[in-house]
Amino acid sequence: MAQALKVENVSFNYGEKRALKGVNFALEKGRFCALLGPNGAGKSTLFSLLTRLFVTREGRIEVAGFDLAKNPRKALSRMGVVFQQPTLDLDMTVARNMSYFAALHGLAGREAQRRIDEALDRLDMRARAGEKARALNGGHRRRMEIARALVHQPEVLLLDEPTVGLDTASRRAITDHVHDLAGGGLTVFWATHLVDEIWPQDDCIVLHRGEVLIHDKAATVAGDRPLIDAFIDMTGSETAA
Ligand SMILES: Nc1ncnc2c1ncn2[C@@H]1O[C@H](COP(=O)(O)OP(=O)(O)OP(=O)(O)O)[C@@H](O)[C@H]1O
Repeated sequence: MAQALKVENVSFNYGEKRALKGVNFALEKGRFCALLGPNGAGKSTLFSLLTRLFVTREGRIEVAGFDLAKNPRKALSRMGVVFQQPTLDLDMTVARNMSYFAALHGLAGREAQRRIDEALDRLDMRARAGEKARALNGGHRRRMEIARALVHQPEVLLLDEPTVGLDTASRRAITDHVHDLAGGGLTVFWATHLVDEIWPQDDCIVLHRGEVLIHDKAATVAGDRPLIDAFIDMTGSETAA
């Protein structure tokens, strides 16, 4: 089975603090994989390494077959990223935010427009193209950011707790939309501490104190009980609801 993302023996320290300890996993192409961990598990640190905000000499990361350290441009061009903190320009329209981002990827003219329309359609956001980002509610802003992360047609979409701060209905809509995106050429890697964002057929990696505890189908991780019970048993977390 082709692998979209490979993380081999990756460790990372903040000074004395060991935030990731020999993390190993590989994501199958076209799957939705949740990275589930309580606060402080190391999810954001791992995302910072995957997106090259941080670098480590301990371990190796491969994106769509490209070594991130040796071939960062190619590896990063195969990746779409939605960070925990919003990164859109509130004074620009949705369309302008999208085309600005497309230009950063060397896309312009009709081809850029075609891809922008297609990405907005995938998130049900085309009707909002002319609105200023500031006029959108939190859920629609997030959907726009997800659409924007798809414009350059990445093979891996990373989302770091993308529903933080959203109300229940928006959270649900985004979770559903992003599950629909996985498949074909797109692998989704979704960091969360909320088990209700994970579906039984998803792949699931449980990260705790910088270590991978288990990587399997969510239904298998859960076993014969709700996933939240399995998660709390594994991590002792009381903040997973
Ligand atoms: N800049 C930093 N300096 C020192 N320690 C840090 C720093 N950033 C994170 N840490 C520590 O590294 C560990 C992993 O943090 P990280 O933010 O990656 O976890 P997380 O799973 O993303 O948590 P959250 O769900 O709260 O975002 C935690 O113990 C955290 O306190």
